[in-house]
Amino acid sequence: MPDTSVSTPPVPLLHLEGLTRRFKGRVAVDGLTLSVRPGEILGLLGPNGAGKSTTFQILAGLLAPDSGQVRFAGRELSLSDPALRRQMGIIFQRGSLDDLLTARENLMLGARLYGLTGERARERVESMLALIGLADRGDERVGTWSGGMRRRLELARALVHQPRVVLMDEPTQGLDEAAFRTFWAHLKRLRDAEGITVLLTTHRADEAEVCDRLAVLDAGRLVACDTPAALASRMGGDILTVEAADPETLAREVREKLGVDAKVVEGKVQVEARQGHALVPRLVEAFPAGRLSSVSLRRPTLADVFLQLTGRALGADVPAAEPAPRKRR
Ligand SMILES: Nc1ncnc2c1ncn2[C@@H]1O[C@H](COP(=O)(O)OP(=O)(O)OP(=O)(O)O)[C@@H](O)[C@H]1O
Repeated sequence: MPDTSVSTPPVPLLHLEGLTRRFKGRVAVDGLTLSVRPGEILGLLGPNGAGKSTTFQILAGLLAPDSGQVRFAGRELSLSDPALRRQMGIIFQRGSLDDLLTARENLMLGARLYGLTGERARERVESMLALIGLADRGDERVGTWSGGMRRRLELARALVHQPRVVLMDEPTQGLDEAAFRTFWAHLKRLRDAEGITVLLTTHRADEAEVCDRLAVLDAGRLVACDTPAALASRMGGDILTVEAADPETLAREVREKLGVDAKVVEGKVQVEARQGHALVPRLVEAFPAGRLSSVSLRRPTLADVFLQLTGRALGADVPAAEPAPRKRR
């Protein structure tokens, strides 16, 4: 018999459909439709004001949308559905550990809040401490801990009750490079060990690079959703960056003399070029010695992709959204 089976895509664990939220008539989240697949780490990427935290708060049950809905494993997620909420772990942007408690006590408190008791709670606390590499520090009060250790403990606490999905709002904000790398190594290890699905918000390009997929938000709207590699491949080639005392004038002259699209980004002249290495000698020859302070060539990052998609730098704030048009009476 011929094989008539058809492969169906996995049912999304979380599905947002037309989510919209306004504040005093201004749109913060604008018709957001998005699916999170089981087992993936999906990043909501956008600058300050893009609508990431508003989306997070709706998912965390802290805010009701004006319209649209969220489905969790096929069921509509309401603000007051404790059974579904128990399947979620949440890490807020501002840490919520108790400084006066030890690491072990913080985890036990998290376990108890979700109804775990006795040996089961103790087992989960110990296994979480081991998974974040802090088993030997469990009896220390966390008030004196570094930001990186605290974030790892928050991660363990969000997972102690064995949720299926973990929501994280800017989980590595303020962490230095080393603490950021350690946090992510533990996150990926926990994801594999616990089989969780992760939805996080970020405005860090380095964090975006390590997500499985990215939903790029700008002014409350979804502008792209794909893997970091697929998004980066949308860029034409290399990024050539030129520093000079007069970037605006230089950008105009580069356009005129070399016929390439040069623009000023954060005070530097930037050119996207397929054959960046061939452009460097042309550029250096076209301008007299001393005019260019530095010339560098690199592969595009997700910050460049964001700029191309939105015309805005990832580090810039999104201007307050336009007020929603008034309805005709
Ligand atoms: N409680 C509120 N009242 C009024 N406006 C709000 C409120 N919360 C968010 N906004 C507005 O909604 C828009 C989206 O904000 P949101 O915090 O969701 O963005 P974000 O991408 O998370 O940025 P950030 O990283 O700064 O938190 C912004 O214009 C913001 O000023």
